[in-house]
Amino acid sequence: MRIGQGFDVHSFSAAGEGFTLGGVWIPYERSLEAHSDGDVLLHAVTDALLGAVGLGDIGHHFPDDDPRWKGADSSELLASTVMTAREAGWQPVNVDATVIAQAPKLACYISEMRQRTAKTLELPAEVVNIKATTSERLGFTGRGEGIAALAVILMEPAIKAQR
Ligand SMILES: Nc1ccn([C@@H]2O[C@H](COP(=O)(O)O)[C@@H](O)[C@H]2O)c(=O)n1
Ligand SMILES: C[C@@]1(CO)OP(=O)(O)OP(=O)(O)OC[C@H]1O
Repeated sequence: MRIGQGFDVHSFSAAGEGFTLGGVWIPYERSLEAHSDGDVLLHAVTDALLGAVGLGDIGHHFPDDDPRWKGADSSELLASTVMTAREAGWQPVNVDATVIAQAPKLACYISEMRQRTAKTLELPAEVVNIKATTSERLGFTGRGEGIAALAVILMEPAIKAQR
């Protein structure tokens, strides 16, 4: 078995209509600044996966100065990373992740985020846990300047495809 952890932060823009989190569109008065779609949760999960397999980080595989990833769908980046991990001989077992955001309230989106993220990881939703917390108004997340996400993933040897 292998374990990996990931962490990511994206800052809020001054104005906007919302942002994507765990593959789900969250309507809000601000957007997240990023080269890709800015899905901070999926970036943390992608980094956890790469860390478990010993393959560096998301910026190494999808550089933020590469026009191919401008506005990229982070679900596709994660799906591609799952494939890379399988080729390296590893597949996900379970994920636990935490989103740190003072606002908006995320509770009503968690179930859909869980299902979408699990589908991308080719896992049942039951083994993909997603939590949200504020930082009690402390620090950059507490001031509403951005969102942070943490993820931990367990990996097992990949089952070889039957011929
Ligand atoms: N952006 C957020 C933050 C938190 N929640 C939910 O509220 C609960 C209490 O948050 P605390 O920071 O006071 O511990 C938390 O457990 C989440 O269920 C949320 O929905 N959206
Ligand atoms: C996803 C990538 C690539 O588009 O860019 P961002 O969306 O800026 O995200 P970040 O977590 O800062 O870095 C990883 C990237 O290289």
